[in-house]
Amino acid sequence: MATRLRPSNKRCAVIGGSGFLGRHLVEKLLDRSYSVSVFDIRQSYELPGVTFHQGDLCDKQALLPALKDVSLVFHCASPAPASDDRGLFHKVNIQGTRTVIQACMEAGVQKLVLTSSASVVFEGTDIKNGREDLPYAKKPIDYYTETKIEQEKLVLEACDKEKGFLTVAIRPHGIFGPRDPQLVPILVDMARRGKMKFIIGDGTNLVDFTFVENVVHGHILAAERLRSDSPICGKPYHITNDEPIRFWDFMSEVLVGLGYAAPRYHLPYALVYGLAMLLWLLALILRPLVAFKPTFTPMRVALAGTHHYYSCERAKQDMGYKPVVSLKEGITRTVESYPHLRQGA
Ligand SMILES: NC(=O)c1ccc[n+]([C@@H]2O[C@H](COP(=O)([O-])OP(=O)(O)OC[C@H]3O[C@@H](n4cnc5c(N)ncnc54)[C@H](O)[C@@H]3O)[C@@H](O)[C@H]2O)c1
Ligand SMILES: CC(C)=CCC[C@@H](C)[C@H]1CC[C@H]2C3=C(CC[C@]12C)[C@@]1(C)CC[C@H](O)[C@@H](C(=O)O)[C@@H]1CC3
Repeated sequence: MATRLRPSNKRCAVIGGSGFLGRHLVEKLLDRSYSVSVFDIRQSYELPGVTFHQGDLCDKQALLPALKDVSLVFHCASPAPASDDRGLFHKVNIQGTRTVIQACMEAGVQKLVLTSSASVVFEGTDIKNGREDLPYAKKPIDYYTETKIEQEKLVLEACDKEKGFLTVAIRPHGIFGPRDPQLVPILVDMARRGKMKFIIGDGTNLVDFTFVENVVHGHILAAERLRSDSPICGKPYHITNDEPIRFWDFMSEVLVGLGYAAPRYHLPYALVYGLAMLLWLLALILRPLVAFKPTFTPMRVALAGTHHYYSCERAKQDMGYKPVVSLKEGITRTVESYPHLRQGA
């Protein structure tokens, strides 16, 4: 029996849909009666009603079948920030995003929602209640951020009402939640290796951590409000929990929740950042001989030791955004979702 086609505005594709954010987004879209196709370089799950297309987003011929009869595309694919692979970041986040835009236009896609990052304006100095009109980082701390800046520019510049191709960029910050592959697992690995005894700096720096369901909510709000008469066309939007928290309090809550000790002793921020820079340089010089990845990268130290939280006022104003899960509930649900990461597990 022919599958009943949903109205075109309910047919979407999620590029990067096998990932942490992507899968949560796919699940919520299905709940909201979208028909969903996933395009990803790997298939990490099966879901009734989801059509999987496996391929590299840098390959337009591989991408096009996933965009057939689709009016809305979410682009939330990126190499993992921890890969620190400059060439891969450029290939996927810059060249690959050009390919995504071309493929969307060829396939007649009407809306493209990009998952950008609040870190596109972060240069390692304090940002308190930062608004979207802050300038892009002139000296991004890492290659990942460098390419996320270019990626966001490409997508927002591609917004063209005359051609009926509308784009918007969502800037989450510090996404956490069940199935997160990089925040909690890396934190626990560091704790298990005895590297979480120290607080970097005085421990008072406030930051945003955003529960994944709030990020999904922000993406779908943007997609459903993206119309030619909407103020959001071609603009970036911060999506956070709107509850800045001390970075080290968040770390401690997660660690203690999983049965590990909270960091106790303070180390001067400048000392740790200087050591991280030296280690990064050493790793770069020795790369042809030996591959090692310092745990405390300059970006991680900067994130751990400075204020970086962002205003969601524009998203509240233009999209009616407000978080659907509180930080406290998000932390509880996240800790409960990782029994295998508990101390002694
Ligand atoms: N996790 C965070 O804290 C955070 C915060 C802000 C923004 N973001 C952004 O959110 C998006 C999703 O991040 P995530 O945490 O879910 O990461 P993730 O690594 O879990 O998911 C990324 C997905 O992209 C896919 N992918 C990578 N390269 C690809 C390619 N060449 N072709 C096709 N698919 C490819 C991966 O297979 C993976 O499934 C990314 O764009 C990231 O920059 C993440
Ligand atoms: C230094 C320390 C105590 C590390 C343990 C936790 C970190 C692994 C973790 C804390 C903040 C996280 C973070 C990201 C990656 C993992 C952390 C460094 C991002 C850099 C991932 C990519 C996003 O685009 C960034 C964003 O702007 O949201 C994240 C910022 C926070």
